[in-house]
Amino acid sequence: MTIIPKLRSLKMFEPWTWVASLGFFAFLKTLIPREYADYLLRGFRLWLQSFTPYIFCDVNEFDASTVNTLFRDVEVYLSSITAEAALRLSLTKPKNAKATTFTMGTDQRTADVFNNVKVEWIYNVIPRNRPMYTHSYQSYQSDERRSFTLQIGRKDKDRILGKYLAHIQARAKELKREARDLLLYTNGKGRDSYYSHNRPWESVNFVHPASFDTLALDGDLKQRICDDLDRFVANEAYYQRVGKAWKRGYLLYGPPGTGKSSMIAAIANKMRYDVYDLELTEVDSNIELRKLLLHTNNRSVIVIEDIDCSLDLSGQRKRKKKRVHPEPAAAGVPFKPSRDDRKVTLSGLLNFVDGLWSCCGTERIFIFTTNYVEKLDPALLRAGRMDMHIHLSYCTFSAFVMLARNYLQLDDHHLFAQLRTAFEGTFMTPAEVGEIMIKNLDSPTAALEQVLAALDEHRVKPPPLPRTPTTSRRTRSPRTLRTRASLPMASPNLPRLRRRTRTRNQQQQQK
Ligand SMILES: Nc1ncnc2c1ncn2[C@@H]1O[C@H](COP(=O)(O)OP(=O)(O)OP(=O)(O)O)[C@@H](O)[C@H]1O
Ligand SMILES: [Mg+2]
Repeated sequence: MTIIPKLRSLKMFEPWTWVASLGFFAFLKTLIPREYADYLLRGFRLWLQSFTPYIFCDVNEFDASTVNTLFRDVEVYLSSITAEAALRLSLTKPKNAKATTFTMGTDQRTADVFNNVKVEWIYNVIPRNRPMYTHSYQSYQSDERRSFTLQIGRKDKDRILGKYLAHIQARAKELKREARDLLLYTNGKGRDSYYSHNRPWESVNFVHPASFDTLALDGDLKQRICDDLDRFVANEAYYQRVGKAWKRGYLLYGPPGTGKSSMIAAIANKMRYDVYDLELTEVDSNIELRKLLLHTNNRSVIVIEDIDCSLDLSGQRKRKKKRVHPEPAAAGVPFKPSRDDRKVTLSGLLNFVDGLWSCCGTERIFIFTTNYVEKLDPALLRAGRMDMHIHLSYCTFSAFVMLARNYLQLDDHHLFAQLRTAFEGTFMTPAEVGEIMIKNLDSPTAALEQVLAALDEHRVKPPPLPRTPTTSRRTRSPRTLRTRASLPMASPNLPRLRRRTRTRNQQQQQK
């Protein structure tokens, strides 16, 4: 950013002053050589500047050939305030964006007030003689030079300029976060497709209605999680100071249908983070796992659902088998790892979560879910590995009240007193309660009566589900974050590729 006092500030002078001075210098140029006239003009301008009560700060779009991030921040910030202030606006609606964006029209001015100080912004567009290319962004710069000019009082500059710019950057960050469309990424066999071009993740737009308002949780759990997330996002400097990577880990555990996937969606929606839904059974090795991690963006939630089913966690780290490598020369064939050697191990997963490579991005949340926390390896549960262990359990009366408010718009009902006692010692999940309510949307009383009847049948704890280690959760759990229908079309070559892979695997097994 450059601070250049401008002649434009001379509006305190009357127009005749301008006419007279321009006329005078035009006349001067006819009398004396041009270089001397320019020199005099520059001196005159400097002299005039000492009278201006303002200074002007230019924020150019490009600094040499790199993009000036402050320009983008100012642009975003001003779009939130210019709607009322400016006389002429450019309106844009980027593809898939939720709202229209306002930008100032060329040479428009808009005022802003910060700490009771009034400042003005001017948007300048100057045609460029020839187009140019940037090096860093490898993008084409437009053939016009765009900049914002901040007009601020001389006396206010030292007092507020720094704080004002920090305020703009913080607000722009917030606005950008709110305006972003979220993406849901998935790894999977789709990566074999020739469409993927070495991109390990495929993405679709993530539109999930779950939020912390709609989640029915017991006691102050909701508040504790929200506070934890707010603390996490606000404390980048703290993480830096204590030498910790800026990431957070949550382990969500509890029976099926208690809201684990819904909570992941609520977290992503609250934080405006993309979701990486990692299907561990589709990852062939620790190295591939690391590559997947390297291809994730900052500000994202990295999820491994049903971790107990995705990986045999019964101490693989301890039972490291001694591998016998055949002598390449003696065998005459290059060494090929066996299927077992290629699988992801617990230690690979632990490195993924908090090893050196996990720090290759910032502002990330790792979430693991499981129905069987007791079956997880202690290494995964040790203090500091996952920052919060969140138990989502069967529906209680207080969670039921939230569900009744959400699903039936009921704040109170004469059956509530009976339901309060009926919920004690029962094992009904929020999903089951919600299901009954959806079926009886038009008749809240019928819904509550059916919940009462169902509670009687749920006095005995349901037997645990049969556990199938290293089975894909897609085959096990019908409720996953991902909707298969929403995935992009697979490559037409996919069935052929799958057949080829299957045959190769069978051949290896026979060997
Ligand atoms: N605590 C809750 N608050 C509000 N709705 C809930 C809650 N728990 C479950 N539901 C509802 O039940 C359905 C299933 O929930 P969800 O998929 O989040 O459960 P889950 O714990 O992930 O189950 P699974 O272990 O089988 O994956 C969702 O549609 C959600 O609307
Ligand atoms: Mg789930």
